[in-house]
Amino acid sequence: MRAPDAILPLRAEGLGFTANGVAILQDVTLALEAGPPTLVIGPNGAGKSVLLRLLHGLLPPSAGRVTWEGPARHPGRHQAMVFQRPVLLRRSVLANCRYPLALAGLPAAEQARRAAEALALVGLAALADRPARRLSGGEQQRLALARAAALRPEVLFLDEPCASLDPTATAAVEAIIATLAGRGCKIVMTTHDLAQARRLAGDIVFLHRGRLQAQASAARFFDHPPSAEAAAFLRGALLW
Ligand SMILES: Nc1ncnc2c1ncn2[C@@H]1O[C@H](COP(=O)(O)OP(=O)(O)OP(=O)(O)O)[C@@H](O)[C@H]1O
Repeated sequence: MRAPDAILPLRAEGLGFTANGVAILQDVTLALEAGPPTLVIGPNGAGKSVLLRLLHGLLPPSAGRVTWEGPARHPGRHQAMVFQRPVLLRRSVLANCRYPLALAGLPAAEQARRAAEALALVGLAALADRPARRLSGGEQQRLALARAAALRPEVLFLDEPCASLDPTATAAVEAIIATLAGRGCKIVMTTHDLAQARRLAGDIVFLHRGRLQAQASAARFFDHPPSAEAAAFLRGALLW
């Protein structure tokens, strides 16, 4: 059943972003529904990160708009974002996880409960007292996921969360993403890794040169690429 304060579906209408006179993203219209992860793919520079930042509200659009469903006057409280290189505080793992919960005004006992649960989810409970910045790259990314998951967002934006991770760390992060998705968190994620997109995606948003080329179910996108550009991209023949 839909939660009364749910914010999905999220809609982008005619969304555009221009910087220094250069159109980076143009006329993107799409809807993101509750359900399995949406993977945003496309060549380097296609505008994937910019799209995520616009949807999350980190960048103001130059054209068009992003709208959320429901009565939520503060959609920001229902969504979180994790970046390719997580920015961690010079504090313990646990303190990093609790920080956004404190900012959100949760009582101390609830902060402790949620942080412990999130660290257990990502396999970092035993490292709770370690300085966060001494963790390995894979551990830091898992902590960033725990910190976001502890907020229990309805939507979690992930911008290349595995870009600098080895296959083992990548598998660990993918397992966490699958668990969160299974719990009803809507994942919206960019990746350069097509095999990863096949493993995780319910649907695909394909961008090329700042334009939305296709939004399709993953099965349809990979089995019947909806455009010549999509087919070329899947063959590794679309360079930019
Ligand atoms: N805030 C900004 N101001 C100006 N230009 C920007 C800004 N953010 C991104 N760009 C430019 O917009 C283009 C698209 O960037 P974006 O990072 O969204 O691409 P991407 O598809 O995520 O690429 P990659 O796969 O290489 O990460 C790039 O040319 C980038 O340099």
